[in-house]
Amino acid sequence: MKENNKVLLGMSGGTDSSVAALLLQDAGYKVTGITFRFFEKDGNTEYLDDARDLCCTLGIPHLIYDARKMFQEKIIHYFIQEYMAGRTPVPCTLCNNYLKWPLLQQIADEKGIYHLATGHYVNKQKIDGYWYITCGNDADKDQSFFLWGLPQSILERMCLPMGGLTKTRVREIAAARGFLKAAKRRDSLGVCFCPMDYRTFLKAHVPEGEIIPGNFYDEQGQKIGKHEGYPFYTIGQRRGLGIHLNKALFVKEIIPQENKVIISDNLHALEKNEMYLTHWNLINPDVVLGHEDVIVKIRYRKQANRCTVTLLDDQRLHIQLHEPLASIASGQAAAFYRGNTVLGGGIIE
Ligand SMILES: Nc1ncnc2c1ncn2[C@@H]1O[C@H](COP(=O)(O)OP(=O)(O)OP(=O)(O)O)[C@@H](O)[C@H]1O
Repeated sequence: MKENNKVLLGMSGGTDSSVAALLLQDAGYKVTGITFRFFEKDGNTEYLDDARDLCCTLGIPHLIYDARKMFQEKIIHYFIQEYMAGRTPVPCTLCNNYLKWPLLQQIADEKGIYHLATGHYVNKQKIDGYWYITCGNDADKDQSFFLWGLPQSILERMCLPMGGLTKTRVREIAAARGFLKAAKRRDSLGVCFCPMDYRTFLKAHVPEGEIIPGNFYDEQGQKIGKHEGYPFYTIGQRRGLGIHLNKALFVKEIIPQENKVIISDNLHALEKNEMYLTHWNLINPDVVLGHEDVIVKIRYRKQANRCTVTLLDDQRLHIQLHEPLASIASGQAAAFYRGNTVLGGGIIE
């Protein structure tokens, strides 16, 4: 599609996308807001009214797109299945890479709108002919970790008005422009469809009898306590095990077929020097494969390991970690960085 000054903005009704609408309009874009109906807790649709009201105040069109069935199949079903398989799912990464941004692109194409925008705290940069996501300026809000899977066709059309701002500044802008509800709204916490403990969500959504209590074992195979069912535990988990020995204990391994959870008292026993990725995306493989200066992150915050990435004959990526890394769980995402630039990522096997 040819570039024009139209932009389709994903609007959740929250602070960031509301301020994004203001800033895009200030910058001279013809903004259309769109709110996806992904998941509505207890049928609450207040967010739709908030987004519609804001668009009305700004005098811009507002669209609503019902993606609940898609979200149920691609995200919620996957989320439950992953825990039931003893893995650790990454619903926000999948939603962004496979649902939210592709839907924005699809609907923008239908409407003849070139630019695609959200209130994500990230920037983008073109290097050697390739577009990359780079970290947002507000280190506490940076969301680059979730966006490694986007293709060039989306990256080149992205507008990211939050990238250079801090959340504090964004709230100030909302308040100064009279959008008090948006200014005061609390930050969303965790996964949108289960902001509470995911165990409560699983209990409510998995048919009775499918999650059954079992035993914790130590590394020598001795029973050391009872657990409530393997899907309620994740690799590296330390709290909430319900075993009271006078030392810290960690979940080392989950064996779904036997409903066993293996516990270790030694964090080093959870360390690994390598991992394998499937469903990966590398923006420019030439600047990742075989290089010594690639950083891999498997957590949103506070972790960054150097690694060497190799493509195997079976099309998986092999990640050789230069320093050992603890608590690598299958199903989690791994994102590659050089400095602030996201080079790609994948799903840990
Ligand atoms: N239901 C939705 N419909 C359309 N776009 C959405 C929706 N939910 C999120 N987005 C877009 O994705 C961005 C990032 O989503 P996330 O849930 O991480 O946001 P957030 O930090 O809570 O932002 P906000 O303050 O805008 O709600 C949002 O700023 C918004 O542009």
